[in-house]
Amino acid sequence: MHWHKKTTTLLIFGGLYYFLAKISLFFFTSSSNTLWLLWLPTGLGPYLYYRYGSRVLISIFFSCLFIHYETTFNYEKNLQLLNILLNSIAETFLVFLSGTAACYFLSKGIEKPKQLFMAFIIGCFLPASIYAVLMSLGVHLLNSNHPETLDFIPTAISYGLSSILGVLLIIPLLVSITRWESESEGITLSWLVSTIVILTIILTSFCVVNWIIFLTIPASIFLVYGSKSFFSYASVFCSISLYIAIAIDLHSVESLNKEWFFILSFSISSSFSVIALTLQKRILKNESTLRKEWQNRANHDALTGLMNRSAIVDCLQGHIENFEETNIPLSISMIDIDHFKDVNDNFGHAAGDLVLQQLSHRINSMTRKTDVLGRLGGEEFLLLLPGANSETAKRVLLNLNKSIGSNPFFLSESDQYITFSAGIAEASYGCSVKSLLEEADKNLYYAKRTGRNRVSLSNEHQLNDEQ
Ligand SMILES: Nc1nc2c(ncn2[C@@H]2O[C@H](COP(=O)(O)OP(=O)(O)OP(=O)(O)O)[C@@H](O)[C@H]2O)c(=O)[nH]1
Repeated sequence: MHWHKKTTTLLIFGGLYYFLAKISLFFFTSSSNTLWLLWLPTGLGPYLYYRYGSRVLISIFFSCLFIHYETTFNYEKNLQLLNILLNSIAETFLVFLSGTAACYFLSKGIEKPKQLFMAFIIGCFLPASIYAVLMSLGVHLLNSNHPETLDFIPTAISYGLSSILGVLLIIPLLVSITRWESESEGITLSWLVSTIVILTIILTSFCVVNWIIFLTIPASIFLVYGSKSFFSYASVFCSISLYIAIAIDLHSVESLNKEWFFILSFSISSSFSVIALTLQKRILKNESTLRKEWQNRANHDALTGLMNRSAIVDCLQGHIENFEETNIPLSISMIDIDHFKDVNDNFGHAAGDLVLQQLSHRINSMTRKTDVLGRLGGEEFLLLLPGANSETAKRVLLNLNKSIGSNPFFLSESDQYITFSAGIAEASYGCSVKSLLEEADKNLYYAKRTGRNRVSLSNEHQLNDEQ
């Protein structure tokens, strides 16, 4: 059953790819211009790879074999075989490279223009260039006995540009649609402007220089990333209607002349690109906000807003590494509220929470910006004091201890005096997070055992034990 399901999926992917390739080839052969909808399959392939993994490559490779077998039917057998293999490998390779890049960049999120640029170069430009060279080589070999056939360089450029267009248009569009979340925040406002700019580029390209059409892509990226408006919907609607009107007016594919074909094909392309980029941008923005929120929740204690145990321990690891590199002293202090259970028992759990919040606030406000406070759990805190040796750390802790013990905490029923005990440990060469925490804990235990409301250091405690 499982096996059947896999085979069916592979056949569906292969069929879909074959169908789109056939359509684009039909347009391709109807006109001498090589750029018509060739981007449809070159865009769909990487998307399928991104979504369904490497098994898609088999489907694509086999559908390419079929397509190229049909298109090279009249040629000499050896040449035909070489061409089929070259083209199929080129297409499958493009799918693999662009799809892998899509997996990488889309999972990381494309939030900055630099990341977008890297994604374009690695996921689009590079694979498209390799694809273009291999495909044009195939065409060149096939037609080597026919001097009137296409030149190598323009053919390669055409293939390259059409595959860039495919990867740029189809992947973001399909990814955006499949990850669509229903939220009705207004999209970019200057759609009107963007559509006008893009249509102007299209018309200029039609009347003056053909290749200028590709300015539509940077123009849409700039406009979509740089502006916000509600009227976008209206302008997208207008431009799509315009394209449809053009399409309906032109009765059949054969009767289309080259120029109209050109406008139609690229107008559709640029509409797709603008829509896709806008959707993509919106989704990426949401994802980035969510990611930051999750990260914050995972690293912080909800009650005090301090770093939680795992985050402060990670932070300590970083400080130990820094100490080993720079030899700048590092001390830590484990701080534990005295008789905290009594606060809870006498004034309630909510009052206990208030004490925890006020204490963290007070310690933070009395220590340096470079010191880091985290909550290890319960009524236990960890203070990192980079730049302080154990003597300095002791001075800091004694000051804290004095100030906290002599100023009451404001609870709803009455003001209460709270004290804490602390154990200090200083980093030494070769120490670890574990050994440092154990030492601070041992000293804290000693402070508790010897009367609470005090600060303890290793050497003192050894001294006292000896006495
Ligand atoms: N309000 C409140 N209480 C907490 C929280 N986490 C732990 N506690 C309480 O903290 C108390 C800790 O009690 P003990 O471990 O006996 O410590 P202690 O009473 O401070 O005694 P010593 O540390 O020996 O001075 C327990 O009553 C816990 O229920 C919290 O997030 N909020």
